[in-house]
Amino acid sequence: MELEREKVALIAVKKKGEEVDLEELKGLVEALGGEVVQEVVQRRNSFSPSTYIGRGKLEEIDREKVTLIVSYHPLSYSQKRNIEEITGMPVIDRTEVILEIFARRAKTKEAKLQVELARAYYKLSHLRGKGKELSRLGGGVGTRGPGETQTEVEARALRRKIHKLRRELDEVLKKQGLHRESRRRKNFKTVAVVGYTNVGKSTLVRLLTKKDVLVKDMLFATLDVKTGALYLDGQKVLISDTVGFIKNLPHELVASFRATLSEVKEADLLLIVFDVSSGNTEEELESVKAVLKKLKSWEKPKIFVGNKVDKLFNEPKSKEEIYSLVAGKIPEENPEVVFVSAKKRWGIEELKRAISEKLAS
Ligand SMILES: Nc1nc2c(ncn2[C@@H]2O[C@H](COP(=O)(O)OP(=O)(O)OP(=O)(O)O)[C@@H](O)[C@H]2O)c(=O)[nH]1
Ligand SMILES: [Mg+2]
Repeated sequence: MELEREKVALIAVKKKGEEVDLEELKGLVEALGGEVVQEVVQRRNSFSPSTYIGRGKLEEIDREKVTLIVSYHPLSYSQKRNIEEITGMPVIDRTEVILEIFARRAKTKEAKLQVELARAYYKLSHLRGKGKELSRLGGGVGTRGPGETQTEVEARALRRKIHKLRRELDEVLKKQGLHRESRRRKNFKTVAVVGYTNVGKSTLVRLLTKKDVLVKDMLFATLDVKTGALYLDGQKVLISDTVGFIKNLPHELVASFRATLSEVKEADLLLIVFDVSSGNTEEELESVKAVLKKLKSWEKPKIFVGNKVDKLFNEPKSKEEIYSLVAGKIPEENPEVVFVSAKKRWGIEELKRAISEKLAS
């Protein structure tokens, strides 16, 4: 899927009491080189089963300018087909955008397999929708739809592919599992660095461990878990960099990255990094909490790390001064917070001290 030079219209349904974060979706589209030229949001109680947003709203899409439609929520096979029919334009959903970003970023064997697996899951779920629709067209109960056999064949091929990918992935992961196992036997404490995408997790890991991890100003620069060593009072501690989280991470991705994220599940301590200069701190931390809950890891010992302090202040400030800016945005009662600038190396000694104390307790 090429998004370069595409002029994109974002479409979204805003249900009562639900948030729609078009800024994030815009960032995702731009990460693939697309340009957002129109946003069409409709308030409704529910999605239209046939066209997601109402037909009238679809007519508002500027046919002169727009070349591709991207929807905020996942679309079914028939919603997609209907939207394309009405607008005469191709449509993809947010999940496909994210899968594409992951596909482009994947460099290692492990990451590639995980992305391929996620894509296969996605295709399979859409094929089911297609099969249902075609068999409905086929008419009466018990008769075979005209397209059913065709989609059945495709589905079988996909299931075989999924099976094969899983086996390959297992092989790759088994090797890493052995590493993890030997680490545990050596009794090293492990710390996982987690957080929203692009908050500076890798920068921090690089600073703490001197390990050469990729740092880049883009969404999902990191797709693989990388682990480095940090020495605290002569004790070796292992620190893992992880893939960034976003809101409603597609379940296909969560499923296929589960093994990668097992590093998080097995950690003794979590560093939850957030960007103090983001206007969206509260929401971003809520998304991180949601993913951690899915991984059953929210209850772990954790330290919140407010990074990029240098973007707000020209010099290091006291904790109290910075804290007032983020107070109430952290989704926990009495959070332990350390403020740092990974770029300017502010607060790093304090962070090390906090890690050391937390691991000891
Ligand atoms: N101003 C400033 N920029 C920072 C700081 N820490 C990281 N950055 C920048 O933020 C961008 C993202 O940094 P990364 O370390 O790649 O972020 P990440 O959380 O690992 O991102 P993903 O792996 O993509 O989820 C890079 O351009 C960094 O140089 C900081 O303390 N201050
Ligand atoms: Mg990273």
